[in-house]
Order: sequence, then structure tokens, then C-alpha cells
Amino acid sequence: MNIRILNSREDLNATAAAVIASLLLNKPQAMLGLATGSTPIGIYRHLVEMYRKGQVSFARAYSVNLDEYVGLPPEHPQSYRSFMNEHLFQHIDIPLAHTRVPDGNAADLPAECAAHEQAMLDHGPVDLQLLGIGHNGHIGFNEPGHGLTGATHVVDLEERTRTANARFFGNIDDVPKQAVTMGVGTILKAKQIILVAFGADKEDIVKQAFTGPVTTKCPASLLQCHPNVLILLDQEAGGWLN
Ligand SMILES: N[C@@H]1[C@@H](O)[C@H](O)[C@@H](COP(=O)(O)O)O[C@@H]1O
Repeated sequence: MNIRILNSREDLNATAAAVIASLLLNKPQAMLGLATGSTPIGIYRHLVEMYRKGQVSFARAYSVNLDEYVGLPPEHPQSYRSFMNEHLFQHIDIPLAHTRVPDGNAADLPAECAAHEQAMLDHGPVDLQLLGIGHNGHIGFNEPGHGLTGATHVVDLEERTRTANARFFGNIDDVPKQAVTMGVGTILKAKQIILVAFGADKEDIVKQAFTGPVTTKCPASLLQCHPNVLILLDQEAGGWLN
């Protein structure tokens, strides 16, 4: 596990974008595992800028997203499909047919979960998985528990997670109670993982996840078992290392 503290969020965003761009230079058909939430927005902005300057192309790349809310149609403004279109896909040259966000509105959710896993078999494995971290240590929507499900599955969201994400919906009652998420086993199959965290409110959970015990009570701690993880932190989230 390689932990780097960057001087600013801009440095952090630029560093993560540069790692993704250099992967695509070496392997244009790479499969990217992508994340949502506020954390990756700046990284996507950098990638769009690099694309506009001709420094990176996604024309042959594939992408697969970590998660999606259950019950939101893809065109819902708060769906993660809408998020990805708005912040990345509609600004770059990735063919939309090469992008996969779970369909949380599918009539047969177990079949949708299986199809998500199959996409990673067909075009993967995931070469690089980008991750944020929730305040309770969740990755994707894998909430802390006595056990974790390995593969893509439907999960009940913790109230704390719904509250944290209510800022995007305006009203806690509008936040879905369930999500489809890659499992921790799915995430650990990625060849390389970059976890990004910024802000003082992430300091405690980042410290716990990467210096504490490996435990399902903190799903991000399982990343300690992966051979190729890069943790990128700003000064605040990495304050415990100073
Ligand atoms: N499912 C997402 C995660 O993929 C994300 O990493 C996390 C942190 O979000 P943020 O980046 O907004 O702090 O919460 C969300 O619930």
C-alpha cells in the first residue's frame, strides 16, 4: 500500500488523473472502474481537460461503475448514470456502449448484478479501480457489517450514508434505501486501486482503514490485502501522518 499526501486538492486531482491517463496511453483498451460522490469530480474535470488538450483518449476504453441507487431510472438527475454522463462521459470520446453503470431500476435486480459481473469478465478485468471512502469506511456501497458479500449485490443503505448523500437530493426522504454495488470481492479483483480522500472529516476513517485491523466492520480496511493500492490524500485527510 502506497500512501501519498498531496499539497492541495488540485495536486491530488491532477495526480489521480495523470495515473489514469498514463494507463490509457499504455493500454488504450483498458477497463476503468469508476466512482461517484463528490470526491472524484475534480479528477474527472482534469481528465476532461486532458482530453480537450489531446493528451488522452478514451475511444477504446471501457468503464464499469461501482454502484447505483435502486429505484432510480438512469435518466433521474440523481442517478449515478446521470452523474457519470454529466461529469465525464458526455465530455470525452468514450463510446457510451463501452460504459456500464448498474441499472438500479432493473425489474430483475439479481440478473442485473450478474450482468455487471459478466461485463467485467467480457472486457476486464478492471485495470484501475477508482474509489472514494464513506465516513463509516464503506467503499462503493459496501456498508460495515459482520460479513460482506463478495460479488455485485443489492444492499440496504445505512441511515448515516443516506444522510450524507441527502445533500444531493435536497430531502432525506428522497434518498433511496437500497443500492446495487460491486462487492468487496469484485473491487479486490481490480489490478490496481486508487483510493482518494480529502477533508478533515475523512481523517479518522482513513487512519482506521489503513492502520487499523482488517475487518468487515470497516470495508475499506480490506484494501490492505490488495497488492497494488495507491492512497491519495490531501493534507487534512492525511493529517494523522504528519
Ligand atoms: N457510494 C458512494 C461511494 O462510492 C463514495 O466513495 C462515498 C463517499 O462520497 P463522497 O466522495 O461524496 O464523500 O459515498 C457514496 O455513498
